[in-house]
Amino acid sequence: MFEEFVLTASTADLSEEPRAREDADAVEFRMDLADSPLAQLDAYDGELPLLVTNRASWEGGEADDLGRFDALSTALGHEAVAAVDVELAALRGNAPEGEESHATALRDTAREEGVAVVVSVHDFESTPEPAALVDLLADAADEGDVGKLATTATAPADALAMIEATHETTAAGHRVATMCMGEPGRHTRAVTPIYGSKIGYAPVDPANATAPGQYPLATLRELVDGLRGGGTSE
Ligand SMILES: O=C1C[C@@](O)(C(=O)O)C[C@@H](O)[C@@H]1O
Repeated sequence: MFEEFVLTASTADLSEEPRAREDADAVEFRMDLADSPLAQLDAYDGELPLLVTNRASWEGGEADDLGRFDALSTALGHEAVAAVDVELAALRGNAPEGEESHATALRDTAREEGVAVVVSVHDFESTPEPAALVDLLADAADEGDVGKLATTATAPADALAMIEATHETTAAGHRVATMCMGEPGRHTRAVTPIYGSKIGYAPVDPANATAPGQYPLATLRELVDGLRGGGTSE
């Protein structure tokens, strides 16, 4: 997974999966935002593979204790689960007590189960300089199968920095997924795949976006595919 671009439909409700099939390649299941996530997984009989995310509250999510790792670990046993998201700060020990050992154990289990590991970094305030973005992406990519970085763009230069960092890290052989949150960076969601970004996120229901600035799912599919080819002349 993630050798080619994967468009994930982000949701806290797996019963939305049939609506996502036409446009998405996978579903990101936001367990931290879901009611009874493990029961939903047990009942899941959809077609799309799942990327499971149980975002910690210290990284902008709603999972607020180490129990999130138990839930993720149980999730890894489900056949439909093809990938798991783990925060870089947890793997690198820059997170609350206990996170590092739980995160590395979860990564080991994922590897045993053949589940891909997406190592993520979020900045809900700003977009650092390109060199700092490159370092973060290289670190994240080194810790898993894909390094994912979502920062907040407050000006067009932030979007350019993310595009540049995507290009540079991809050219250096890292597998990355990148996007800017916020209005000035919205177009990066359509454009960074051209420079190598391997994962896109969009809500099935635009009313339930999981980050600021996301496009509706069908829109992002059309933009990504349209920009990558399918034109009428060479
Ligand atoms: O990390 C990401 C990326 C994201 O924050 C976005 O900006 O689209 C959306 C989240 O659901 C996902 O876990």
